[in-house]
Amino acid sequence: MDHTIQYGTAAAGVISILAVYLALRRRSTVRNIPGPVSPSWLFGNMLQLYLPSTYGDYEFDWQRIYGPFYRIKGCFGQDKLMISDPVSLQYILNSPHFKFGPTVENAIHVLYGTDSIMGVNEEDHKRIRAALNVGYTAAAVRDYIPVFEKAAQTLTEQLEESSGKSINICPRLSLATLSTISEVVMGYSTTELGEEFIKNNFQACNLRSAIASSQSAGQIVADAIGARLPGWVWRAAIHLPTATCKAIRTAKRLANELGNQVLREKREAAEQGLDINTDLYGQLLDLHLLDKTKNTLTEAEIVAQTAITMIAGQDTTANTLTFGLVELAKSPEFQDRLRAEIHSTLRASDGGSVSYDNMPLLNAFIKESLRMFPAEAVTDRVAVEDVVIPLTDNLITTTGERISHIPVSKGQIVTLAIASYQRLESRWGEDAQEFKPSRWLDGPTFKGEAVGPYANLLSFLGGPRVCLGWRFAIMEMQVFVCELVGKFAFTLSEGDSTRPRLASSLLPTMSDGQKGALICAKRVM
Ligand code: HEM
Repeated sequence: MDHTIQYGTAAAGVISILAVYLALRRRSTVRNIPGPVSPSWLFGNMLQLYLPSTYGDYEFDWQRIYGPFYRIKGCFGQDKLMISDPVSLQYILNSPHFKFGPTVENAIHVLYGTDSIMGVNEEDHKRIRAALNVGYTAAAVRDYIPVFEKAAQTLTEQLEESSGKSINICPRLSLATLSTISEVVMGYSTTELGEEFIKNNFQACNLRSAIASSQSAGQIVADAIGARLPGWVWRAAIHLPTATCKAIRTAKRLANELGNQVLREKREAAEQGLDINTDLYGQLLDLHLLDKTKNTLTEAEIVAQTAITMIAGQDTTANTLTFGLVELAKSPEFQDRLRAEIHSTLRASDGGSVSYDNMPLLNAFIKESLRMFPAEAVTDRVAVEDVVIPLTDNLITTTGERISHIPVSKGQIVTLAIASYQRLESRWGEDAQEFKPSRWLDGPTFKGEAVGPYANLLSFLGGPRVCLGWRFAIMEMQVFVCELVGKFAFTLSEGDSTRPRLASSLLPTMSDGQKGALICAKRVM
């Protein structure tokens, strides 16, 4: 992997950064929070957090030992807080006193653009989000069911061709999820997107990990240094003649060209008196043409959402489904019960609309897949001023003090440990580490504070910047699982196993370390 962005900028900042870290350390208000020993000043606990052979090898043990709020060391002795306490997470996600951590923010700006929904400031964010939301309400998403069904049937045809042999399910699911977003947002099929765009978008889903994801010891240090460099250095570095920078420039150019082309075609169609309200971009443009007030998005603002829209829902959904299907392949008994539920629901619907929300096993399976394999397993936020974080239970500091709130200084990095939260035994029970869909069927699933938009999970995070497409993702997964598990029996591929690995998002990886999951699908009806 090409890490030249970070290496190229490292030398310029290293001395001042070390000075900042040392100053931060002296001021740190969190030094007395217990946490694991740091094996090295240079890397702190970062190699253990980011580079274990299976995601969570150290992190989940730390949580068992230190609870849902502990201190770890970043590079150069920096204090970081690992937080899986639901009360603290809920507070941080909803507080104006926290914003994206510097590495996350730089990656968003570089990859999606400063005018994208994730890149804009709070005020613009509210307005852009409200406008885009028309495409992501419960009612809008129900209208997409035929699009999801068509994509699921294409998947069925591909699986049939494999005739029960081992295949990598991941890229197939990824193409299917891209096709649905493209169809409902822009009215474009994958053929209209074109091979170059599709190839690039696959790559773009992985680019965030190429920019900021701590994939090697060198990149971990480079990320720590890059986090201290001003945004303009990152924006300037993108023009470097390296493979990663070139791929980012191409991805942005293609997204921009696509957005502009779609809007041009829709404007022309509107001028001819045709109805353009057939997809999200058409609706947004129609509103703008009818009423150019500040509440509608300008054409440039619509175009600026293209990169994030095409990337945000592709691999997140495809990887969750991949992990889920692998777990299903490990559990033939649950798989049979789920298939029986699917068959009886489809029979009852008799070719009419299927009530996906009334399928207990299907929804338990989706919730458990989201719980165990959250796409954004860890993500950083930074305090923009001095602030006090509340806790569920009191914490005893290394000096023996019992505290119910943690004061943190402006600039403190906090790591939202979403995967840890979703395995917290105090919340999910002693079997929290097991993939067990039945937990969603046997009475109350969790204890304590309600969080997140769906099933008390934080896979979609929460607060004002909660995933815009969460209803879309759930509906799409419901339709895909019904189609695939209804028609195929899934078994594990012999000689290969799938492991979760962190690369900005949680990726399924095969024995050779590459992204993907080998699985066998045999037609059953
Ligand atoms: C299982 C599937 C998905 C997961 C786990 C997921 C997860 C997330 C997470 C964690 C965020 C917050 C990122 C952050 O603040 O750091 C997010 C934001 C976002 N997601 Fe999703 N997502 C999924 C599917 C989708 C889909 C299908 C779409 C669109 C069709 C989508 C569109 C977005 C957008 C536009 C944002 C930015 C929202 C904002 O900043 O206001 N996501 N997603």
